[in-house]
Amino acid sequence: MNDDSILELQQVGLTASLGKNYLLKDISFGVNLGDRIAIIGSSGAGKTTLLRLLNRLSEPTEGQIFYNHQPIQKIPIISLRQQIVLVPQEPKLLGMTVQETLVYPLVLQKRSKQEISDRINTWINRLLIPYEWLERNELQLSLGQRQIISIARGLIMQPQILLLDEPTSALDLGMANHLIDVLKELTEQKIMSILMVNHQLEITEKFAQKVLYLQGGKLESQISYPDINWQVIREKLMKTQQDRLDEWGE
Ligand SMILES: Nc1ncnc2c1ncn2[C@@H]1O[C@H](COP(=O)(O)OP(=O)(O)OP(=O)(O)O)[C@@H](O)[C@H]1O
Repeated sequence: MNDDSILELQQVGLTASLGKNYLLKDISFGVNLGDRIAIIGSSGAGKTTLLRLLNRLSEPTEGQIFYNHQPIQKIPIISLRQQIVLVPQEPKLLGMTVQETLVYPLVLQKRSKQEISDRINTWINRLLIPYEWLERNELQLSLGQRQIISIARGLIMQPQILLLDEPTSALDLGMANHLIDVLKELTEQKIMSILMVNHQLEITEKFAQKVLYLQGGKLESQISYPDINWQVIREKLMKTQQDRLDEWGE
């Protein structure tokens, strides 16, 4: 582990409690402060499962995960989840207003009213969210609007590591590109490290300095800039999809 290392996975595996098969096997990689890491792989490869291990929404059955050089199970869960925040693919909606949704995690952290209001202003401006959305009920937002609010909620917590599960799937291209620009700024200033699962390769290509390629629960490769060859990645993903279609067709 180097000095910049904030997260380290050592031969991590996960076996489903009822099944005999593994969901993840022998996953080892490190995250440094300011890293932008893309996790790619076809459907069912284990990308979401991997993200969920990183803020202890589930526990590995093999191997060890270290956060800031400590085994993550030794860190109080509340403080871990303030530092490693997961923005899920399908956020749970509680029918709150957008303002309440954004304020909620900061109230739990007992932040002052002034700090809460400063952070909301900062992040809604940075993500180009119109102020008039604040009074709307989240259930009345479009899919893309919900997605950007859910990302804002993660960013407002200002974690050290942000985990994004397909954050741009419902965003228009302009917003998706703007989001990537904001994420890049945060990592370049070494404010955050970001791991992102994304099926949209053109967005991923703009974002990633390092690519983790998962296949069937295993880390098939990890490649860093400037050695990432997007054409090869595209072809591999297409081949996996074709193999699966052939299997189903049999
Ligand atoms: N708790 C669980 N128990 C058993 N199997 C599970 C569990 N969670 C996930 N799986 C299985 O693990 C595999 C990986 O799922 P995961 O959601 O991580 O894939 P993914 O790579 O994120 O896929 P997608 O791109 O479609 O979102 C799938 O076959 C899924 O059915």
